[in-house]
Amino acid sequence: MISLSKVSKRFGSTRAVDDVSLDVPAATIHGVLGRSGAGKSTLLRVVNLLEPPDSGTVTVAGRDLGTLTPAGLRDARARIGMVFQHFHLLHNRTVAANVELPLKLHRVERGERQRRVAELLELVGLSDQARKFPAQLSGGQRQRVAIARALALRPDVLLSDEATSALDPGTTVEILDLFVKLRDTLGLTILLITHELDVITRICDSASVMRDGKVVEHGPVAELLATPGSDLADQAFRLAAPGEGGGINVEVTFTGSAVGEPVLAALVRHFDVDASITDASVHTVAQGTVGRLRLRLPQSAASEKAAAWLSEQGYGVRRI
Ligand SMILES: Nc1ncnc2c1ncn2[C@@H]1O[C@H](COP(=O)(O)OP(=O)(O)OP(=O)(O)O)[C@@H](O)[C@H]1O
Repeated sequence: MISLSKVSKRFGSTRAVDDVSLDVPAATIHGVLGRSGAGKSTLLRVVNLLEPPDSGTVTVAGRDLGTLTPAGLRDARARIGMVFQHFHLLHNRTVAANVELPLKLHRVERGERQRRVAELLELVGLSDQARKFPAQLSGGQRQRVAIARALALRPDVLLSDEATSALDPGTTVEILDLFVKLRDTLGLTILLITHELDVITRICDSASVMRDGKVVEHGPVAELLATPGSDLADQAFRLAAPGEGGGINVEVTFTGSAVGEPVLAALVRHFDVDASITDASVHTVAQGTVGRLRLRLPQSAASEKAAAWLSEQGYGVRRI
């Protein structure tokens, strides 16, 4: 649904987006994680051509945005909804009027506008707030209005620029759950940028990690978390360094049904090694459960064999 191929964008000597290729299938949520200045906002602005790339192609819903006429581009942009951290609502208009605005600008007939606004407010759970003004709403409600407005023209794609960064944790979860509902009920494709790892692990089907304009890794979230050495996994698990004490320190990553397996008992049984856990953590993401365990094994040939055996059993094993 969204496809970027070798996209670059510079500002002077800054490579804000550097040779990025990315595919987001229809009806999935893709999250781009990165620190401030990594290039996330520029990437998002490139996708709706608010910022034309210096090179590379951007395809949304089968249309190569770089080849469109100005009229074609306006039409394509209307099919891309966008929500922002600070909502960008018109404060002197009611909730209903804010949602109606894109429909008015696109000269949709009055009866149809009213039907559509009612439908959208119902979708985001704000039917009873239609006559209020943004100032009378909570942050989460304002973001719902902004989402309803972004969906007014029935876009294929929703772009979210840190939509939950200004919200408290409970409200963040409500908005993220709404994104999931939109993916599942409307088949909407959502590309979101965030600096919050929890946003990625809670709702994203796939993710990219950006650093200095580059995508340093990307893939299904559960797969990234299960990959030893993955940047996303290291951020998610944040396990303590093994510290002094000698021996062989290994990090074991396991997924799916392996999470519940008595791996330590198996090590003792097969190799007669005393393994001690130095740290461990389990993450439940949209696609399943991924766990990580740091073990200290005695310095011995049996321990070497035990580590190799774990690897053969399909666990991700890394020396640390
Ligand atoms: N219009 C611009 N003119 C000059 N430099 C820019 C412009 N927009 C972005 N940059 C630079 O490009 C780099 C990437 O910025 P960008 O805003 O895309 O990062 P970001 O990951 O979204 O950061 P943040 O989370 O702080 O918004 C930064 O070094 C930034 O200073």
